[in-house]
Amino acid sequence: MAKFVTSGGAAEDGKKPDPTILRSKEEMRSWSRACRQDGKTVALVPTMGYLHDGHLSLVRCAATRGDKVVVSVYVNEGQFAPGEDLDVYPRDPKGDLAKLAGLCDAIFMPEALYSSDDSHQTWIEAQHLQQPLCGGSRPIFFRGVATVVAKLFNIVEPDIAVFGKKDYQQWLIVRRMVQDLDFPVEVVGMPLLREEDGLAMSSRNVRLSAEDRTGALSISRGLTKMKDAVQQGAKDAITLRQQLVDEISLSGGDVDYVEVVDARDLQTVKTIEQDVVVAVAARYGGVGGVRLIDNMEMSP
Ligand SMILES: Nc1ncnc2c1ncn2[C@@H]1O[C@H](COP(=O)(O)OP(=O)(O)OP(=O)(O)O)[C@@H](O)[C@H]1O
Ligand SMILES: CC(C)(CO)[C@@H](O)C(=O)[O-]
Ligand code: BAL
Repeated sequence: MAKFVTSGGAAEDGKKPDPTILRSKEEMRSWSRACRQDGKTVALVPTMGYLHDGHLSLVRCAATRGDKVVVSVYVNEGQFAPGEDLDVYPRDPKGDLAKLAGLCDAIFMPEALYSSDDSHQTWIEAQHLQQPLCGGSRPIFFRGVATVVAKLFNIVEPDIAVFGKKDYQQWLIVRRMVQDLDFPVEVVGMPLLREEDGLAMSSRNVRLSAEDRTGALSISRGLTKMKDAVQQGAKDAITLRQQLVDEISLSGGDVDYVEVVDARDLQTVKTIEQDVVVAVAARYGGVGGVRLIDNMEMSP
């Protein structure tokens, strides 16, 4: 079994030494267990790679919460239905390694997480939370996410796991899974980070044409207008929602959904009288184009 040196945290300049790169589940588990034996806590940041500053904000948060930070980079085929964008999902493992230098202690970059003989049969489902929003258009997305996150939790055995609230529904589902299945993991949710012009940071943004990228700014523009209106007392979710749909459609976006939902259970609300999340998914570039998601939390 491989042995790993786990002593030493951040250097004086706040940078960590070069991360250990782990390719197999066994190596990953041994590394993590060695950390724990040393009395260190382990914080995990699960990603699909092609890292941007949104991801790095999670890694920096993880470094403040755990003694040792592991970032996993794995494009999980189990959450993509046939016809979705698995084959064109952006990948840049070398660039990811460079971006993570000095920020984490280990990078888990497995070749595969499922058996090669296609025999995987066990899936985790969050019965109600997986139904609305992305559950409507990505039929196996959330069972794939919940299952791969459970696998990562079993392989890494982290004390803490950090997720972004850009994937708000995913974050709720992971929290629910941890609660329902008694995973001994603290789940932390970090705010959505945006580019300077408002576009939600996303690995998929690189696939937008210049024209579509400009059009896609309508999403954050419309969400911000809606938040301002809510702060000024607007409560009629149906009218506000329609205004946002119109703004995105006029910009060339093909709306998958725009929903005003209760922030805790994702049920659609008609009148804004509690904390809500306005969640959006829209496609730019037609069939085979880029499906973007975004959201904004709002309170009356
Ligand atoms: N703009 C962002 N702000 C904060 N967290 C983010 C942001 N984008 C992604 N994350 C978080 O990073 C983690 C890994 O996400 P992932 O690798 O799928 O990146 P992504 O940019 O969301 O990709 P895509 O948008 O193409 O699905 C998730 O917890 C996700 O919520
Ligand atoms: C959580 C996750 C790494 C599972 O594949 C993915 O859905 C993501 O990057 O948000
Ligand atoms: N961040 C979500 C990963 C996906 O779209 O499959």
